[in-house]
Amino acid sequence: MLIQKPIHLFQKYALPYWKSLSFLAFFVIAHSILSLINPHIVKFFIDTAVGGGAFSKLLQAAVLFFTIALFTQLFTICSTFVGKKVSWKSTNILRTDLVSHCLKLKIQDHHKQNPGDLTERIDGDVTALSNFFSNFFVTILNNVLILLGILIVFYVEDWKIGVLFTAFTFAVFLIINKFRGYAAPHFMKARKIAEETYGFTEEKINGLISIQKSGATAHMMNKLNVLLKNKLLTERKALMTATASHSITMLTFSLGTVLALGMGTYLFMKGTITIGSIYLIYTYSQMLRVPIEQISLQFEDLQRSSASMERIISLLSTKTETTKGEKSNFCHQAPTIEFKNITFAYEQNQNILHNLSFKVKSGEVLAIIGRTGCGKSTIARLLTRLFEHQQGDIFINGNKIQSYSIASIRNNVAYVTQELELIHGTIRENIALWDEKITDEQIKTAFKQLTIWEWFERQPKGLDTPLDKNTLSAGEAQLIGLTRVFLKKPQVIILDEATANLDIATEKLVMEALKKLLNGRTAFIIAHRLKTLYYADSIMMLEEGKLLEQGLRENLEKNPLSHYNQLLSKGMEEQLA
Ligand SMILES: Nc1ncnc2c1ncn2[C@@H]1O[C@H](COP(=O)(O)OP(=O)(O)OP(=O)(O)O)[C@@H](O)[C@H]1O
Repeated sequence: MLIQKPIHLFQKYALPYWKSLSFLAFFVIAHSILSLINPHIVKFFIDTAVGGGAFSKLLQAAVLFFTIALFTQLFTICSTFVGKKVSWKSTNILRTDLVSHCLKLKIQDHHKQNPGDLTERIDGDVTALSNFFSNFFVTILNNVLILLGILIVFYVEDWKIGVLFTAFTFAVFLIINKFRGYAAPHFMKARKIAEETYGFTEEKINGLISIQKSGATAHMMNKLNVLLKNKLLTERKALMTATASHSITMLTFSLGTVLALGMGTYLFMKGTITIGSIYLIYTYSQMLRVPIEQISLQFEDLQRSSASMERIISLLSTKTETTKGEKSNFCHQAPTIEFKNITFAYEQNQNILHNLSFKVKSGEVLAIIGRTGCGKSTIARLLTRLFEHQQGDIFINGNKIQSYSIASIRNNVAYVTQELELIHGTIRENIALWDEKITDEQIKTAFKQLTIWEWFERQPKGLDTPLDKNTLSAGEAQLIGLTRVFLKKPQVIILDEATANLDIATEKLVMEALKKLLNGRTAFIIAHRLKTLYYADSIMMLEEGKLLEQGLRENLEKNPLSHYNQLLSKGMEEQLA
């Protein structure tokens, strides 16, 4: 999705709520008109009382005053309710769009941004837009109307007052906008330093154990102190500048009060206006402040939120996974998989895989071996389309990998690594991942087959126990990862050091259980341990991203000239370590 102009954001997310926006406009404008009426009633009250008017008239004026005040408050409540409704509904849809967009981003793009940055965009930047979505146009319209209303009343009372306050209004706008500009860069700087401080704290809290172990606590505290001192100085400067600007604005408005009272008294002395009119002019001169400030504030807010808009638009414009693919039906049986002349680099011009070609037959289990960093896991990442290869083709059952939808690939190619990604939820949710077809009984049977039944029996609430990664041993975490695959039964399975954290006896039992699962499926085993390879039909050996050797395991074992045979005789674990 490419949104070129910020106004498109308003059209896309706020305009669908045009009915609520119309109600909001009605409540806000009705509120303003009513608040403009009340000073007239007070003027009438004063003039009637001074002129010795009837008590019943004064009573009627008081009742009318109260009724209008009541409705004014009622409209305030209604406008707050509708305004919040529009701003939350529209921004929540934007938030949802951003989250769903982020979930589709290529892993490369995820790696470019830290999670804090994305959270700031999805929450901070979107929240900054809520006022623009719900209030900007309504508030501007409303305050322009109030401003015009007040000036018209001034002209009606006396044209000289009208001219004076028209000039005053222009002058105040100029002064406010001039001084407001001074504080903005200081606040920007303060926000940047705040972000730095939060980023530093988050990073260090995450790496708490390493910091304690390395004895770097004092060094970290010194660095934090420097950051906090910097934050204090910048924020103080920003606040002082803002306070100074505010004081100048307040002084200007005080000048307006002096003008109103002076001019009112002068005209009263001349007998042109009544004492009630002095009250009216004074009150309206005070009321002038709100629309002037509101209009300036709205434009200032628009300026501030335009930075947020830019960031949101740039995130939404980041291309998601390149080719989406049409085929949602993967294969009903284990597919053949072929890599043909694949070249791949994470960073430009630093090829990790070089013109790599190999084929895995339907139902074959291929073990990939090679030294650390030779590109074994990279093959898995390309096959699950976490990354896109730059040259060559990957075929699944003779069809290019790009022709399959991402969802069908992720549902049918299971990639189990050493690292277990846990979600915040119960054991059941973590295993079934909301697949309702997976029953509790199936989960429990899988636990027994995968030898984690004892661990499961210790869980106080059974499958409803919340799963906490910190309470799992590395081996238990791997077994939970394997249980997911065991229940999902995908057509392609990639085990990337998936049993590396298990003791040898447990690994043997787990591999026996996995052997049944791998039967009839196309599978890849990436491993450093020799024993794990006995479950493979064939072996592929890589060296610096190039194919060194591929063949049936039994043949390679028997061939004294094969690299695999030499590895076995010299001790593979030592050779590949
Ligand atoms: N996201 C990434 N960005 C840049 N380079 C990467 C990235 N992931 C891996 N690499 C680099 O690519 C090379 C191959 O990595 P890969 O994870 O495929 O190796 P491997 O053979 O699986 O290693 P191991 O046996 O240690 O798991 C390594 O040099 C690694 O540093």
